[in-house]
Amino acid sequence: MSAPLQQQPGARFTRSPRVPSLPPRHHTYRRDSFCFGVSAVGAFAGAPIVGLDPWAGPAAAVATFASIATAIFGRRKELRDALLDEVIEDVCPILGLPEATRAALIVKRWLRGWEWPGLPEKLVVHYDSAQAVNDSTWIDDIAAVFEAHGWGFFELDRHDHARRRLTFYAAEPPEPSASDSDHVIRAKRIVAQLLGPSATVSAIDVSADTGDVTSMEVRHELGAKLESDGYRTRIERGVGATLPGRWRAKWNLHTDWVRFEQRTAFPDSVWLPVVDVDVEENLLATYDKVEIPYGIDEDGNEVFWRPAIDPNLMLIGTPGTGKTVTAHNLLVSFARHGWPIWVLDGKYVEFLGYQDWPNVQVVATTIEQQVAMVHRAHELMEFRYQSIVSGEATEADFEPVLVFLDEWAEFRGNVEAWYTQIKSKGDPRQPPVLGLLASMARKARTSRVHLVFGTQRPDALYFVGDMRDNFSMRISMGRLSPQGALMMWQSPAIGTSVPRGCRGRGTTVSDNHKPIEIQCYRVPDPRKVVAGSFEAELLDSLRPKVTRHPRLLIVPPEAKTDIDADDEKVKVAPLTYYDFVDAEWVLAGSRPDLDPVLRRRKMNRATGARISSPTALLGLLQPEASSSNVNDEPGDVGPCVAPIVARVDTAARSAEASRLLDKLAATSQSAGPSKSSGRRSAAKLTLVADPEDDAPESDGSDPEDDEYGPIVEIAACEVTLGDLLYLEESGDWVVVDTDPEPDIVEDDLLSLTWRSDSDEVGELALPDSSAVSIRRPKPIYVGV
Ligand SMILES: Nc1ncnc2c1ncn2[C@@H]1O[C@H](COP(=O)(O)OP(=O)(O)OP(=O)(O)O)[C@@H](O)[C@H]1O
Repeated sequence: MSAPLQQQPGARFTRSPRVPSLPPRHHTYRRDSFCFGVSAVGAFAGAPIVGLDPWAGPAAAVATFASIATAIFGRRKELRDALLDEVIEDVCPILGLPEATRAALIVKRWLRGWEWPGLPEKLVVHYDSAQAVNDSTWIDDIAAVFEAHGWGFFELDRHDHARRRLTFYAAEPPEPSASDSDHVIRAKRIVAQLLGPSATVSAIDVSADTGDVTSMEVRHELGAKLESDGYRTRIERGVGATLPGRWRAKWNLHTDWVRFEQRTAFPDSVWLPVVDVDVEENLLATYDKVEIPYGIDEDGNEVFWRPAIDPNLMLIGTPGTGKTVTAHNLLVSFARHGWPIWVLDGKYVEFLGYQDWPNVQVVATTIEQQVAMVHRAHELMEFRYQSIVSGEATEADFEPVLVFLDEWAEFRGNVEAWYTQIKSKGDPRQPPVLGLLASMARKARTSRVHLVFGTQRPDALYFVGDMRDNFSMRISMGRLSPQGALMMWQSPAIGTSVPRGCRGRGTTVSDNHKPIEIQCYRVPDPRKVVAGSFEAELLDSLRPKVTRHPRLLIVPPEAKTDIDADDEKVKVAPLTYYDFVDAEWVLAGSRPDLDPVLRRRKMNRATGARISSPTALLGLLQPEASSSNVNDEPGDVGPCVAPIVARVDTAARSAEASRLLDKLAATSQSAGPSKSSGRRSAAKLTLVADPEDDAPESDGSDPEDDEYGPIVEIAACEVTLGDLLYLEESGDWVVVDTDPEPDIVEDDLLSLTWRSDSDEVGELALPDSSAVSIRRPKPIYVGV
């Protein structure tokens, strides 16, 4: 049972001052009985004294007074009862009673005084149904009825939940404290409406300039109601909708305490800060302490990755969300700490700018190199494991290595297609490299070979077995679908409302492993900066002063003579998967002919244009003749820039085509009718085939490309968290960011809370059956 409510001056019912005696205008005074009293007194006053029984006068007076008093008290009771009945009629609906009953409200005590017919001092309200309790403003509403009928201000003294009884006492209305400005009074009233009359504002801050409330701390008694994320969000939105500024709430559910404060907007872009790092740093000595900042939270606090604690990082993000920039920012910071870095660049061009960055040893940009790199990284792990087992080394001897496996899903697709061409008889069905991921993730901590695993979408494949635990450090860039969020954050609500218009915005885990929204640091791409620009200067400051680890190249294996060939002619044996795995690694300086960095340095715009021309594609490039512009210098592109001759590999093409077809088939299968139960499956999804004038406009994104399905019209009660909702008023598409629930003020309405692409938030309350236009997140494509 909950404790009796304390009196909370200033945070309960804000009422107008007590009105003294107030005979309601519709009360009728029965003049006859009142007049009888007056005439009786008059008769006694005028009675002759002589000739009467000496006791007759006093006796008559007593009788007269008695009858007058009876008449007056009787009349007063009548008036009080009539007024009480009127009050009861107004209170019963609030208590959820279908009919007015006198048992609902009893006046326990009347105030002594001269008011006619008198004012109640203590009132007891009985309620039958628990339904009333669900309404957070019901006590407030009851007190408002008392006041409206002229009984003045009442405070709740006791709420006996077991006996379903409320005891009210007449009280002086809380005087606003001298410091309470109109802003403060209003804020307190809103808090009482949203968190109930028992809520107390225990601290409040106002802006010295505008007088607006900027934060307030509130104690409340909402208890279990607040377990629902949606309920808390609705209160937060209620405060945000009624007070100026953008608000957020920080709840402490254990102490029934909440702090509302104005939100600071996330900056659009935060460049990676240049932090001094000791270039002499001993990697072995500092390993445990290395923490890599990669962004800031809403309060401007930096978020860090500590690889000694969380060995691997998973980085998820669809195109354009800022995944590559975030990967670059991690690379730059680790390079400053002197860690050797290996990169598998699944898209081939994302890390080219960092190919000659100090401490980046290798950027694998072909399938062959990538396969070789992953096998080598795995081999290094195994080698280190074995050296521990054989007693030759311990974990403390291992210099940490950072391995980027970027765009893994892309790599998977490419490697599968490639494997079909080089697979020999007896080779496994699947490319062996794909089986190494889980084992690498598992061995990272001991071997100190740490992974940054990047891919576009969370996929069930990456969360099976102990993969989930081995990637406890995670960042999801941009907005996730509810299914994706379930995989990433075990909640369909986390990361699903990140504004699409905010590049570099994502979700990560805080130090205590709670998901939080962040703005990731930004770094320029060295390949794209213009000399002399701010970005170029920033890169100069971020570039490590010392290169500790030399650049490496993976030498393409050479074709071998087929010694088994019985033909007289010498035959060339086809290269096998393991020829590529065993490719030789050399220092970049020893093979300038293979060095893409040198090749790029020799490029200029003229050579670039020539080499990427259709003529070059067709293998028809003639160095002298190809230049149509007399001013074009053919340029000495050296031996590294042999003209590209297009290799039209039909086998590869058809393998790629069938891969794409398979993918398409799988997508359309998984996009079939949803098997999910509950409200979503019940929704009748009707395609808006014939858009009318008031039909919603597209949200501007390419419907083929973005993560949402077509526009459909459904009843508001069928909307689910994660849906894109069309707001008719503003013409915006916004994402529904909590499960729809009854509105906390008007519970016959459904409340939909939302967040927009430009990071505005709001709430829409509407009847369950109202038609709304939505777009559902597309089903996740599993297993790419
Ligand atoms: N942290 C950031 N702050 C501000 N802007 C950013 C940030 N990260 C990325 N951007 C902007 O977004 C653009 C796209 O970023 P990025 O290339 O990293 O996306 P992506 O998710 O890797 O997409 P893709 O896979 O197509 O490359 C960048 O060119 C930059 O303009």
